[in-house]
Amino acid sequence: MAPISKIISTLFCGIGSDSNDGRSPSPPPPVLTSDQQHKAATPPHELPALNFAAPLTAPELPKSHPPSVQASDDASSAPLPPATSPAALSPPIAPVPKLRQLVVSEPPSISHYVIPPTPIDPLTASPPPFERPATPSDSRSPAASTSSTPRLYPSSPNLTVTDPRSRSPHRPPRGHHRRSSSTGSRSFRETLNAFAVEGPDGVRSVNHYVLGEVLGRGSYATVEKAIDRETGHAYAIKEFSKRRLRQIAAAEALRRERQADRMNGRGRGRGRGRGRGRGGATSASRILQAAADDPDTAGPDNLDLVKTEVAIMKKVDHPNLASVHEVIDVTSDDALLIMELCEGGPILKLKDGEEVKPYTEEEARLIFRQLVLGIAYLHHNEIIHRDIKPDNALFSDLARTHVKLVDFGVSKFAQTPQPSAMDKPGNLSVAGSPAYMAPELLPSSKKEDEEEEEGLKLEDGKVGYACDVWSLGATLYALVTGRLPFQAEDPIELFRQIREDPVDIPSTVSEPLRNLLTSLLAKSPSARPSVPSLWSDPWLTFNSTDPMPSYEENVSTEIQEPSGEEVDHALAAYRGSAFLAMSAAAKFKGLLNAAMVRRKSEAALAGSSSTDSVEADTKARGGGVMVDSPEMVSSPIASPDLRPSSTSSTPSPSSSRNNLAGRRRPAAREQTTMSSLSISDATSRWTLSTPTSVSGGSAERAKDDEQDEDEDTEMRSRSDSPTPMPASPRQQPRTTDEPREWGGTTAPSAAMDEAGVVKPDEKGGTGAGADVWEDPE
Ligand SMILES: Nc1ncnc2c1ncn2[C@@H]1O[C@H](COP(=O)(O)OP(=O)(O)OP(=O)(O)O)[C@@H](O)[C@H]1O
Repeated sequence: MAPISKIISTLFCGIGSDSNDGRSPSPPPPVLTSDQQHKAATPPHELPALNFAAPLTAPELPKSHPPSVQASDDASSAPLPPATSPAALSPPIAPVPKLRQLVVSEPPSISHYVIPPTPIDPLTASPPPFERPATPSDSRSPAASTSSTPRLYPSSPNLTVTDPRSRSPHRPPRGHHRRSSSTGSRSFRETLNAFAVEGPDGVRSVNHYVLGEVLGRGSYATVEKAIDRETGHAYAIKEFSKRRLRQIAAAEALRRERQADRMNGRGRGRGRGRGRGRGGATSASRILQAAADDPDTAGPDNLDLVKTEVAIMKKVDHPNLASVHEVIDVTSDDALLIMELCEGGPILKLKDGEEVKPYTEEEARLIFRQLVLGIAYLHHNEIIHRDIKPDNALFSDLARTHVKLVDFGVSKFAQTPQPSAMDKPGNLSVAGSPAYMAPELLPSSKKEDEEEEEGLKLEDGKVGYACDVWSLGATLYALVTGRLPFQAEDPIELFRQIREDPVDIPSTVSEPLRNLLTSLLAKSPSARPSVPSLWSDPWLTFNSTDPMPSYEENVSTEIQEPSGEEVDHALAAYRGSAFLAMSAAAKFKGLLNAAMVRRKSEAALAGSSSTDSVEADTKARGGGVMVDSPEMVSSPIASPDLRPSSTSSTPSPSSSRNNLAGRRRPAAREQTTMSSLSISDATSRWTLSTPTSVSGGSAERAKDDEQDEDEDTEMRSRSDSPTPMPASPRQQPRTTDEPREWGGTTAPSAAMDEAGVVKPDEKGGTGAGADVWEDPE
């Protein structure tokens, strides 16, 4: 696969073997910063040397950047490294796609407002994203403050605000400045139909994207490199497993139900063996399995995680946040997000219990500043990341200088939804990775008043910003020490340590950094600094000799909270197009077996031995297919396997009904049908050669979608059908040579226990983003 990827890349993209092997680049020798005290030491193990060109953060600065925020003289005189120039970093604008699939183009979703300057008091211009109880340091003005981590927003003489009347009462005033977008146009494409193929040479592609190496795996998604064969541009393609998301959503629903039961005094006295009996483990497993298998059983919010991620990513526009290029909804089971590629990989690869060579303080500072810039932008726009960790902070360039945050999977806009009455500390639905998780989010055996006394109690609606600050602190700690701030194999012990133990900062750490780490990792959220207040942090600014870029410029691109409709439509999951796609897939995957079976049933019912051709049956089902892609014509997938299938010999009652009713699809649809297979469908077509595997997955999903369109009610009750539907490929045991897997979370048993608790240690113990935890009983 790897050599073929290289050949493909060379052929289509003009990218040399070096670029294809993006994970092990040979970076140029580091150029050290101006200050001799901060000379970079040997770069850490496994990490190519950073290019420490002094103006590392300069690429984010627009040309018109005010002198007050320029880097030091030394730095500003140094030329920008070519790899980090804004032009080099901006993804090129994709050409108009060929009319090969249905494509809906949306206009840019980011609005830029130009507001007439209105001088205001800088101290009130941009209130902190969360209001903390007053502390002694708050009483000082920021200018006069000598605190190492000032508590107030930096003064901003140029700040202007919107007309307060136009503001939602729930949203604080914000500054509006034009900032040139590093990501260029924020327009993106939503592709309703798609096809995936795998050639005999093993090269897979989705639409015009040729897939390459796996870049990473998360809790519910796999990320692979993809080359646009039309433009040669490289992207990262994130394939979500909706099935996994449904499991997470169902587990969360169960957890909340149990919590409510406990609060109402129910659910106690069931005896030992939690979850036994009615509503217990057995039924929990059933519910989770059902949720995973059937999109309709898990309730209306079952895909909220991915939809929210997509909706947010479509809207953000910041040089330190990875942007979205295209969204493709391939099948009812998978969705694809085409993202900006971050070729340099994670800023630190650190597994639980491991220790790696740390960055020098100066290296860490240059990286951390960029995280702060990205998070400040999110917080300013009332978005909480909630899963900040080194795995989600990637170098976008091979020179490993420019950092971008990915994975907004657990981001939520700060004020929606409001935490429910049950969302008290320790009972919150916890998203993020345990090792980087703030103490107030973790389960505790302590009573509420004890927590209040310790400052660990959260105020409603003000949960997340300080949680991000903690995660930033844990990430910084990992960068400069090469290990996690708290480590334990047992998650409960890990939680205890995070909540109670003081963080152990090595004596080698400089005083300013120690101060910063101590404040970021303060147990009480109210004692942590706000992100904007970091603008004047001595360590981050190298004692003010290397100031942060202007805060106002950094947050100048205003984004609006995605509406419910935008979240709903984040993925173009239209039943109609799903039907069209699936009926095409049916043809190409030998699904005419089902038609043959139905024909027999029909004949039996009619008392005749019909010998109608398969094609006639296909037409009757409205399965006309136009193949206009050379790939599809030449692909083996376009040669249907018509062998009878053992599992398809049992007709679906509903599909028989459809056929008996003589339904036809509208002619227009027949004209526009495209072939559509998911990556895994295409792959399984070649790796699972048994008739069962050929007929099981998309066949049934195609039938499901057909039913969905016309008989949603019947669809929902199909699990009660006396004749069970054949299992989809995802339900069937995977063959050993099946190339795809889902981050170790394919089955509910792997992801969560019978009580519906998602296990913490799915990714080496530290990465379980978006997982749901249950407080210990
Ligand atoms: N744009 C990108 N470019 C390069 N690699 C990426 C990109 N996005 C993600 N990755 C890699 O893929 C991995 C998994 O991606 P991601 O974190 O988005 O998945 P996830 O399922 O949301 O993970 P999590 O479990 O943290 O929620 C990342 O840790 C990273 O190494």
